Amino acid sequence: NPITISGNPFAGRKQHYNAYYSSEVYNIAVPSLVAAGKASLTAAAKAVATVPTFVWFDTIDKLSQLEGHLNDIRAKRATGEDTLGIFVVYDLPDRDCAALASNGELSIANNGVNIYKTQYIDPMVAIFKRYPDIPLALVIEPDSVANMITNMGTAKCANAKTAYEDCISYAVQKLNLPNIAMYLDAGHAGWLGWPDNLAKSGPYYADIYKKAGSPASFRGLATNVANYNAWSVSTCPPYTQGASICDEKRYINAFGPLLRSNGWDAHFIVDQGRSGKQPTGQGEWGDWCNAIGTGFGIRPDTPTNDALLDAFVWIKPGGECDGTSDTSAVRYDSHCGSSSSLKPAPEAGTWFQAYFEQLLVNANPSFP
Ligand SMILES: O=[N+]([O-])c1ccc(O[C@@H]2O[C@H](CO)[C@@H](O[C@@H]3O[C@H](CO)[C@@H](O[C@@H]4O[C@H](CO)[C@@H](O)[C@H](O)[C@H]4O)[C@H](O)[C@H]3O)[C@H](O)[C@H]2O)cc1
Ligand SMILES: [Mg+2]
Repeated sequence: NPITISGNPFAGRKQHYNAYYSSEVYNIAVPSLVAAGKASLTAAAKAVATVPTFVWFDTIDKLSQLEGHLNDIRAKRATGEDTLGIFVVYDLPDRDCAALASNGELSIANNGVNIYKTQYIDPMVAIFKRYPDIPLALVIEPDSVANMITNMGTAKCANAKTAYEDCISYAVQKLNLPNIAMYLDAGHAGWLGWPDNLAKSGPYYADIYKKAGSPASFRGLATNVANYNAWSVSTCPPYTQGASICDEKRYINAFGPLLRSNGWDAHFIVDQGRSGKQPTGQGEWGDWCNAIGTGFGIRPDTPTNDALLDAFVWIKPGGECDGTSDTSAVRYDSHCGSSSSLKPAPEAGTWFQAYFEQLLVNANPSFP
């Protein structure tokens, strides 16, 4: 029977752990550990396989896998578990405009806005409409709006502004369905938490919400996606350069009231998939690519004890790469060659075994 989400979509529900990530762990990570003489870590690795992570639809082609995930969730719900589907919408034209590692398949110059709408969003909506019985939480376009706040000095981002705004508005209006809750990406404390950036972000994000007609499904913002910040620390890490907002709890508790005063009573979800070890091994706070000294963090489905925080989540699946370290690769970004980055690293999104092992041994809470 059809679901209508009201309030926190995570309340009383269990986030779905997906077969794709589980298979990466069981079929790549576990055999690799055994082959490397690290069989002692396989029990912990198998425990990671059933932690819920978001499924990223980073190409049009990936949509062919969506119904499979939805059927898995429907089967799980049939056992009586109130399971929530968790997905990422991630295919903007000129995607990742301030970097190279995660550049996507669509380009503005090549009819990308139209293709995004008609070949990516519309088919996705059609599929979701066939599953009105499944509650869904969607993260909308990691990094996109945050780049609009801080990177108008980067030509590719400045040139993408209209397209990003058009595509995101289209997405949040078309995905405004009774069983869906949406969280638009909002960078992290080290990105938009700086006073000047936050001052701009309040009105800018609230305007996106209002200009889209204040969609009922548009629940709020997702922060720290594919980043490493703590939820809450008592001592700010050295690389946070004296920032007063040095963790995600401070960030959302500064951002929430600002959004409300601009007309949006927004809530948040915060990625903790790679935040378990604090401070991290980052030399600079802006070193975002395959950061060393990180660990799996606060588990999804943990009570948040913060009225603004709907849930702790693992949005970036730990072990999937942020970007290649191969300097000859088309998508090579120098941030992935930094002293803060684990190397050698494969292409963004592909399995990075050494990184998975780093996260595993540094996990906090630890795995058995
Ligand atoms: O002392 N002060 O007063 C002061 C004031 C202002 C300062 O300036 C701020 O400095 C910050 C860095 O500290 C910058 O934040 C970085 O911005 C990058 C984009 O430009 C982000 O990169 C993205 O990261 C994503 C994953 O998170 C990747 O998926 C994606 O591919 C990748 O592109 C980094 O995370 C993020 O940490 C701010 O813009 C900048 O405004 C600095 C000091
Ligand atoms: Mg990325």
